[in-house]
Amino acid sequence: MFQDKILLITGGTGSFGNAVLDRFLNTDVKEIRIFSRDEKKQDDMRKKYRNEKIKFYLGDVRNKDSVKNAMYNVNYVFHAAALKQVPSCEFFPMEAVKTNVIGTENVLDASIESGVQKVICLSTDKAAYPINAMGISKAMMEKTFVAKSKNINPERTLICGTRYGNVMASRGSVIPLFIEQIKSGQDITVTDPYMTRFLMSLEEAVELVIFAFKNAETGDIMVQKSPASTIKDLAQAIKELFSADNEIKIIGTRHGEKLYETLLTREEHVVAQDLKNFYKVPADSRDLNYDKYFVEGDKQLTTETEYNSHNTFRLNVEEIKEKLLTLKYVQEELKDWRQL
Ligand SMILES: O=c1ccn([C@@H]2O[C@H](COP(=O)(O)OP(=O)(O)O[C@H]3O[C@H](CO)[C@H](O)[C@H](O)[C@H]3O)[C@@H](O)[C@H]2O)c(=O)[nH]1
Repeated sequence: MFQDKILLITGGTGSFGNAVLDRFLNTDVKEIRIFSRDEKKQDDMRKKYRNEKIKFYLGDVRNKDSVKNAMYNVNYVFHAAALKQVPSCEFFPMEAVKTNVIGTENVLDASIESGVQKVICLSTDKAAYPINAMGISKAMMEKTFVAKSKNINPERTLICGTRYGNVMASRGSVIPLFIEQIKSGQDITVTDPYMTRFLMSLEEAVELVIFAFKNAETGDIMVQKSPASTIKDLAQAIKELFSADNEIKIIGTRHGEKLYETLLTREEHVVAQDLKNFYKVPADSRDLNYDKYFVEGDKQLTTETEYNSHNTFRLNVEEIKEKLLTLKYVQEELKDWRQL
């Protein structure tokens, strides 16, 4: 797939960047460029991998020149650079606009100018019916790449995206938090026991990106069908795995948080193609001829439902335990815990 090709990963020092790197490094890829702001993380990665195929580029997606600088001879771009923390984006929404929206436009423009063949932009379920600044900025990112894809020749540069839910055990997320609370003998803080989230491993997120790489047409947003669980069952599963007897304390919903997440809006569900394990949301092909909007309404829209973490396949406690046990992070934490 990547024989003699050059890949660029924006935000390449993050957990997704590392997972993509691990996946592609042992292929016949020619070069993988890691583009990010953080020289310390780049240095750590350089030492960890010690691999000639990896090249590091310092820069910020907010600065188009720095992006352009990394694009020379690149074939494919995986655009993962983003501000993704809900609270920080809530306090500094314009920072989210600068990185997630303007930064994306810079990456796209630099890719188009440099003749990159494919750009895959990574989005999140929080962009569907968004309620917080992070989700709103990611929704605008999606609008930006879909609109841009309509105005360029896909034979030259194909632009598509993926949307996925919470990545299990990612830095600062609830699974490491619950494990930490168990280990330090604290109460397990559950916001709303009946809140649901999609459960997706990092490997599954990489699968989705590869699926998009192979199958997406320009302007498509690809979504992977994923199971979900309630937070109550997630907490219970972690408790059981660690044979813990910590109390569960209900703390209430946090600022900017939804009861459930949406991977496909109702409006997208109507036009989405069902590809077994995935959905493909094609770009709206209408132009600015607004007459069509009023003359030809959409009857199906009144019956279709959205695809969300409340109505997807729901894992029970045993199934969550099984899924948790596939994660390297959980395996290592369990090993440590049993040795104590
Ligand atoms: O102490 C806690 C913390 C979280 N939760 C619940 O656990 C679920 C997952 O929470 P996470 O914090 O792991 O994930 P979020 O859905 O809130 O989103 C997180 O992941 C996003 C990326 O997908 C962004 O990084 C975001 O800032 C970050 O909060 C939510 O239902 C939340 O209410 C608890 O029950 N107790």
